[in-house]
Amino acid sequence: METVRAAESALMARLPEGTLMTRAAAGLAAACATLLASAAGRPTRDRPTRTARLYGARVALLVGSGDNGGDALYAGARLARRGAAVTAVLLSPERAHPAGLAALVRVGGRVLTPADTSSVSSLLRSADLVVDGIVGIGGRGGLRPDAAHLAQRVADAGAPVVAVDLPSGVDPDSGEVNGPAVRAALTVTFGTLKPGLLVDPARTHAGEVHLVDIGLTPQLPAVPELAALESADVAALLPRPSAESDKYRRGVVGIAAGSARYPGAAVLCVAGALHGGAGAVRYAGPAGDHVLARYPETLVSSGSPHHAGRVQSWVVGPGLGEEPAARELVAEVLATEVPVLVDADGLRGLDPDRLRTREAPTLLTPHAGEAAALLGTTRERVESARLAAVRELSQRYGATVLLKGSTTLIADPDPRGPVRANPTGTPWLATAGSGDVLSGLAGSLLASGLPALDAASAAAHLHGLAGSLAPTPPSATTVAAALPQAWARVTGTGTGTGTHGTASPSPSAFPLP
Ligand SMILES: NC(=O)C1=CN([C@@H]2O[C@H](COP(=O)(O)OP(=O)(O)OC[C@H]3O[C@@H](n4cnc5c(N)ncnc54)[C@H](OP(=O)(O)O)[C@@H]3O)[C@@H](O)[C@H]2O)[C@@H](O)CC1
Ligand SMILES: [K+]
Repeated sequence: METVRAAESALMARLPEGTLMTRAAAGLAAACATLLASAAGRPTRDRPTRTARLYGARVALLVGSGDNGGDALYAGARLARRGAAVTAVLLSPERAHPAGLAALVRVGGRVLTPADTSSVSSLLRSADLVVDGIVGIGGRGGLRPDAAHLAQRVADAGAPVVAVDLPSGVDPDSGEVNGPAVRAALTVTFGTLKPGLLVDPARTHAGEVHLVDIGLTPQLPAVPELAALESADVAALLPRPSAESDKYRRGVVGIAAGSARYPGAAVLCVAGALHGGAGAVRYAGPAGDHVLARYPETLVSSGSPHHAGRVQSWVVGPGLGEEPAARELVAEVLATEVPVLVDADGLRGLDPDRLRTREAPTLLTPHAGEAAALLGTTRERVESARLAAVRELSQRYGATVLLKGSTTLIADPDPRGPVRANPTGTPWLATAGSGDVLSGLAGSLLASGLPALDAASAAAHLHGLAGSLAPTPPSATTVAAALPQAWARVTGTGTGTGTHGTASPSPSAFPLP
């Protein structure tokens, strides 16, 4: 959060004192009012307009001793001025933001401390809304015991929570959650999205994310640490054939996947590849009959990739099995001079030194378990520190890495560039064979000439969208079948149905410090 703090300081130096907090609190109060109004449901005779729900609404503020608590107090004062019954629970009464507290008390806000056990309990039980201002970007480590206890009482009470800037207890920089943390329905964040709002496990604590512009953007660095592509960015990357295109100019992707035991992986990988915009898909391996039966447009050969004919990229790994021959096949593909995507069984025992000598791009697409094996660590460690894991992998292997999972992250070996977080996706995508579709799709985009980072990002975006567009519950086959609809959604050439399965924020501000 050093970059956020530097940007805030630079901006604060040019503005009257308190301006940024005023902007933050105004945005926070407006978001709380909207949430209360929407929770009120349809207007009734007794309650003729939606905004009427704010009047008389019971709002509890959880207030820590930093500026995060200050934001909550000022926002609470605004809500109280509009008729809400606002009560602040001060974790450290003597250190609560003095001006914010005075503002709340001036408009009739009440004040409690956690020691007022029964009053706090009945407050939380009856609250229409809880505002979490315990800690924001100043938080380190898991919540301290008194804060953790309060967070637990809120969870037990079940009222909807709006988190101020970040859900208290999540790490702003890494998205790690060490110990108890607040779970919010909505997080109102200021100036810029923090990595903790896009990366799991923290992301699931944030709920919906709403970004309030406090004028910070000009002060932020041009190259953020974490970025996410929006549909318009992806649309600009996707290949579009020109009048002169033939299949070779559009790119040919080779698939070395599947085995006698796992022919389905070959079929699914080809399915993904056929929807990635390459001009043709070659398949080399023992599952050719299965592939042809399903996709007769595939160019099939049964020998080694070497004899399969010219390709502009290879995908190797899905369904190869654990036989030693699989390793040899991976080595053969890596010896080519075209971009290579390595997935699934192909990732076993990869040699980082070998990968680093490749001149053409290499893209690795592990899930957390495979990433753990590549890093010599545990799956739990990868899942709890996904951002660090994806960076470490790409550095160590000298490859672009797409780390699949609840939040798919993509890192390039160049440490100066941002890691990309995929904003689409749905937990339903954790289904057998879905990764094979993704690797075929990304390989196809590589063949059409996209750099590995862009091919991986665009593939993850389309794949996530297809997962949301496919009928629920999706299977790998229906995800592949929904890819044209996802493509149409992204390029604006059609209207897909279904919802965008993303917790991404509504405004299009995706650069993160
Ligand atoms: N700067 C700006 O321009 C703007 C900033 N804005 C807002 O300010 C926020 C940052 O405010 P901040 O710097 O005061 O830090 P903050 O997040 O309140 O935390 C510090 C407090 O938390 C405590 N604490 C620490 N760890 C803890 C833990 N694990 N568990 C429990 N407590 C813990 C720590 O205690 P201490 O170590 O001092 O005892 C200290 O009291 C930012 O997120 C945004 O909301 C907006 O108004 C827009 C303009
Ligand atoms: K907070």
